[in-house]
Amino acid sequence: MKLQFTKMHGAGNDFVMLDATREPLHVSREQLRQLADRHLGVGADQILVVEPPPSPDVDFRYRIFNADGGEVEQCGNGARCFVAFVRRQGLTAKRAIRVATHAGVIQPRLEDDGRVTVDMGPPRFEPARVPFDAAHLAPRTEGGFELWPLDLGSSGTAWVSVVSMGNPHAVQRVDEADAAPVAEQGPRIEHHARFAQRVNAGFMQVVTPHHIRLRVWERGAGETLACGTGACAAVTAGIRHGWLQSPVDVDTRGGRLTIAWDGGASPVLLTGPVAHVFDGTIEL
Ligand SMILES: N[C@H](CCC[C@H](N)C(=O)O)C(=O)O
Repeated sequence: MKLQFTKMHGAGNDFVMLDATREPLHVSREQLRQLADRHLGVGADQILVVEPPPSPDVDFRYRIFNADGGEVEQCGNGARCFVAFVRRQGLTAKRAIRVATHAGVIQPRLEDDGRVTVDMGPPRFEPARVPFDAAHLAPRTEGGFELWPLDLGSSGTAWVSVVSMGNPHAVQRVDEADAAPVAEQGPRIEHHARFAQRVNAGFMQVVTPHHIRLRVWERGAGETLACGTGACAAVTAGIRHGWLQSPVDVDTRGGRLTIAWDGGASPVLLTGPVAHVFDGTIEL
């Protein structure tokens, strides 16, 4: 099958964008993995498939697949690249676009400075169910909210906040992001028995109440240069624990994201850059 694609990235989190608005695409899980493979295919953290609107109240639907071929609920950096992609494809001239995802409808908006702001909806904090390694340790409380212990065997214990942005995140505070044990603890957290659907693992260094450095070991992709939903999860957890105040600049290895959140059930706003890299065709 000959497949046209567009390569994009949002702060270094890179994507293969596929346009399935004119005709349906049938790509197997193995073909998705090949597309994402950095040696045998195009190479990407995720693949985004843009489809026609499923209902009149939205403009499009998009589906997200991790590099391992698994379909997931949400992708913050992908949502920004989606806006640039559909405009570049001539599929819309709108700047604010309503798009249906597995996590619900989100509304990304192209800003005057070329960045894109995405209303990611409200965070959901999961009161960790016991037994959540509670057999070993009691939870800690920071700012009135609990951090829960994840027993990682020889990699020690990670004290995490569990946050959903539609997709699951386990976020821990570290002293130095650059020195964080991402490669060692990331996969152990991703596959921890506590998370039936696996989880994204965030490592957040608080620089000031309005500035963090963040690294994320992503479910189904490994460490990425940036993670949009991971930035939302880290900032909302940090605000809740009293470590951060909105808005917060999030420095990732791939660039800067900015998160704003007024607390409670208010939406999380994610703003950041998008970049078009190249268009291509691949034989699968
Ligand atoms: N790895 C994530 C999906 C991609 C999220 C990330 N790339 C973002 O920008 O939010 C998951 O399995 O939930």
